[in-house]
Amino acid sequence: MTPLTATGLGKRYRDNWAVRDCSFTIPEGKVVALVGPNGAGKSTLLRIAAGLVRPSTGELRAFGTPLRGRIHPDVSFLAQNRPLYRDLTVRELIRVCAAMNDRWSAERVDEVLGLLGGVDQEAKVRTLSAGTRTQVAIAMALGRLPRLLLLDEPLSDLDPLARDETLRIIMTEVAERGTTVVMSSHLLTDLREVCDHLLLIDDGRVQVDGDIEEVLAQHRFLAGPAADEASVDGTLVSATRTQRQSILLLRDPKPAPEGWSTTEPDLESLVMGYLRASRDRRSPARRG
Ligand SMILES: Nc1ncnc2c1ncn2[C@@H]1O[C@H](COP(=O)(O)OP(=O)(O)OP(=O)(O)O)[C@@H](O)[C@H]1O
Repeated sequence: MTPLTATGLGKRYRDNWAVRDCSFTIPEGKVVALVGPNGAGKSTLLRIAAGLVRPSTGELRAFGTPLRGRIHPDVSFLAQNRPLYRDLTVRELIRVCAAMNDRWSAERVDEVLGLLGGVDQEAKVRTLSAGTRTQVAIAMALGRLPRLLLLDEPLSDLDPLARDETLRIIMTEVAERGTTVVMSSHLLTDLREVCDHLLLIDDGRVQVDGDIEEVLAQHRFLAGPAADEASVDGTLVSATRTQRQSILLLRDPKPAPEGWSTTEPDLESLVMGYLRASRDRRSPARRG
């Protein structure tokens, strides 16, 4: 069954729409990169999916059930601020989480903590490094045996080794249990390693939604003479220009005209192209 389906989804805070008119489907067993500029609405979307925020319009369904501000038993959420009980030891934290959840696997938690090379379970949560705290939080999220795991910026504040270990935990979960993962992050290189689906939002709206390979195949960079831009055919996403040369990111381009070269984007350059377009829309003076 489809882990997440949004139809006309919107969330308004007073007169500001954090998420607006979003429709998308997250396929089962995929690792989804949720990207977009600061304030795009990523956290709001994840919080609606986690059942912590009620939508203002439209609907978001998890495994067929509409989420209306209630936590779905098959969904686990790791919030950006990692709200762990800081004065508990890791062992006490595990006990509290076990008591709070109807479905709980102590074995799964042990397995994940074991992958981390032995977290000291007698240590107070507040004494753990940011990386270990994130990893313990992921272990707690996986203890609920979710079918959908929502991670809000799980890699921020982590050093490269902790990032690598965290990504390995996520990949193992996906490979062994087929869990669907939606992960927001600004770290595009890391996302490329693990994600196979892209959901790019800007200003609360979905800009790109699809299998990463298919999305990349739909786009091309075309580089050529600035004076000859009119001869290029396709949907323009964004452009960087010098006096003589233009580099255009196009969706569904026709074959390049003479004098233009074509390259396929990678995930990083594609997302950068969309982020540039977003910045240009907000401050047109910086365009080009
Ligand atoms: N509880 C709230 N009350 C009022 N406005 C909010 C609230 N939560 C989010 N917003 C606003 O909604 C918009 C989207 O915020 P959100 O945190 O979802 O974006 P984001 O893409 O996660 O950003 P970032 O990458 O900076 O974490 C922003 O304009 C933000 O100020």
